[in-house]
Amino acid sequence: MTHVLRRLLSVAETSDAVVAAAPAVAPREVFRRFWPYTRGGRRWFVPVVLFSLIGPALDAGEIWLFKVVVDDVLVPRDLHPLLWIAPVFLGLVVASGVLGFADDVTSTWVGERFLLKLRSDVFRHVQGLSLGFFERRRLGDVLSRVTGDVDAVETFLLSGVADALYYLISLGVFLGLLFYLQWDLTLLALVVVPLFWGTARHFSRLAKTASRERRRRGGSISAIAEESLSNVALVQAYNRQGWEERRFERENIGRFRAAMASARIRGVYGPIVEIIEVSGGLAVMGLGTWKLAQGQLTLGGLLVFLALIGKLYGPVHGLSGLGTSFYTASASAERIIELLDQRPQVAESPAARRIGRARGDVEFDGVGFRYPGTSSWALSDVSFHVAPGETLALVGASGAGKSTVSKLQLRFYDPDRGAVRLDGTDLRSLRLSDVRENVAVVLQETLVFHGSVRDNIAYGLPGATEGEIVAAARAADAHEFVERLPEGYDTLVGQRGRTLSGGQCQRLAIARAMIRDAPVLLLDEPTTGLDVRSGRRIMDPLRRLMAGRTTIVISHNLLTVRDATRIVVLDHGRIVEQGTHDDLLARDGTYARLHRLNAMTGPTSNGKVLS
Ligand SMILES: Nc1ncnc2c1ncn2[C@@H]1O[C@H](COP(=O)(O)OP(=O)(O)OP(=O)(O)O)[C@@H](O)[C@H]1O
Repeated sequence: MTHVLRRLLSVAETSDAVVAAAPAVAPREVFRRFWPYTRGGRRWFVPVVLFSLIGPALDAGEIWLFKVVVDDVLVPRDLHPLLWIAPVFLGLVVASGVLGFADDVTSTWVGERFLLKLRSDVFRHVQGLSLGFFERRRLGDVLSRVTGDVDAVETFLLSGVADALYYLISLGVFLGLLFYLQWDLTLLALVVVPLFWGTARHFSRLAKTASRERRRRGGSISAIAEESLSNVALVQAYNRQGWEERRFERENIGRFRAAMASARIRGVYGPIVEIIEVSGGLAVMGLGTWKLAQGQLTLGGLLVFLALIGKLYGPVHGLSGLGTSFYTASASAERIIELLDQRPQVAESPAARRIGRARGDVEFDGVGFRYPGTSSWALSDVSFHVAPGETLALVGASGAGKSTVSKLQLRFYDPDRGAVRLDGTDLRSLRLSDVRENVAVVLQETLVFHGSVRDNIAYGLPGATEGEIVAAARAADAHEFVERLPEGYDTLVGQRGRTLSGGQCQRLAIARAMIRDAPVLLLDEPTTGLDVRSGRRIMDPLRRLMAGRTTIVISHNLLTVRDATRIVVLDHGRIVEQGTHDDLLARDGTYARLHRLNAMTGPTSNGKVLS
């Protein structure tokens, strides 16, 4: 029997979930962390408490009237008292209804206000985390925390506490009345309470384990759905649907098992509690009937007593069950706390300076950098200087560290050794927003988001005028094709620019960088993925964009590189050559070799020979 019960209540916590479980946090700590979010809504706690006080009193009044009906109307078969009982009873029911409405609206308002703040805060926090966090974490899981787990915190802190309060007050009121009516019967009824508590404690613990597993599996499901659906073209092209489905299925089954474990725990808990409840009720009924026979109790008195006992077990039941929902909610709270405890790897120093618009003097001074959690150096001892208006080209094989340079320039990461400077000041002593305001980027992976063409261009300069947007589009050679789109600048482009060609997306990205008008420009493989004609087509707008700006261009395309003031050749994170195109050709080293290869492959490959 015990063996069966144990199996029934077991929760399979497995280690194969895609997402790891968040560290456990004590309930007191959960309260401490989230209590500040109730600020601004705390004065509304007063009416909520008041409603909790009045509610049980009205309930008790209704029950008392029932006793009067039995003893003064039914037993003597006299209709007269009903003339005053009926309106009072109706009045009580109406008052209960109004109170229920007010209680519902107020507590929802308090709870939703709390959630409003917490959700925005969690989102703000996540947005402020460094790129490193997103490169390590599964986006789907983060999304499921921001959208799903946040709600559970409200249960933990507000609805849970409000319910607990309501139950406690109800207990007080009903117990008071019961003792007043029959103290000995009440004591008998209370004998079962410790049994209630013991059972509830045991089941709460089991429920928490099941909920933790369920939330974790939920996060894994979102992670897999996000990863596979956002790469649906890749999945379908490689016929990997089956594999993705199996991955999804595994997590789905994990969640199903956890949900079933929860259901079993609830299912066993319910009847056990009922058995305890009924035993108490029967014992009271036995003694009560004996007292009725002895004339120590009226029939109305006994009926009211039994009704009150029913009402008493409700809050006891609720209070003990609350432990279960508390623990369920705390499993979600742990996942939010883990998210909130993440610190951005690049933090702004309190003494960070404003610089306004920089001249655009960029310097890497003995920079060494390792990605967090890795042991090899992505960059070591990298030094170069780009004066305002100059162009520096970074070339090198794939994985040489070129994109890492641009990540450090944007201060997505801080170097482990040396310094990156803008206008002679270490980026670490500048305001983060200023550093990024002074840089415009055109990346390898074109960042076009779901919205109109106009919104996509204006993203570079919030509040840009129509004239500025069109001017930027013209300079980026985008105006013409935008005009031809069905709704011109109002045309919606799909997420990641799915409805535009690669070259068109890239020209929008150039327009966006153009409108930003920043002194420093980062071009990371701007012609990658484009065919020869499209690649050539964006060279003119790119040149216009680069004019007068300090530019760091990362490119496999030696056509882009040729005009650079200086070319830096990277290999395994180190600078192996540095100079102008002619210098490097004359030196007949790595660059010259790459150049020869580039010339050999000709225009068909768009000059991409370095990867
Ligand atoms: N987020 C990351 N975490 C750990 N290692 C990384 C990360 N990003 C890049 N690396 C490693 O750092 C090194 C340099 O990468 P980087 O992206 O800068 O190369 P790259 O020259 O831009 O390559 P490509 O031309 O292919 O874009 C590589 O060995 C790469 O594996």
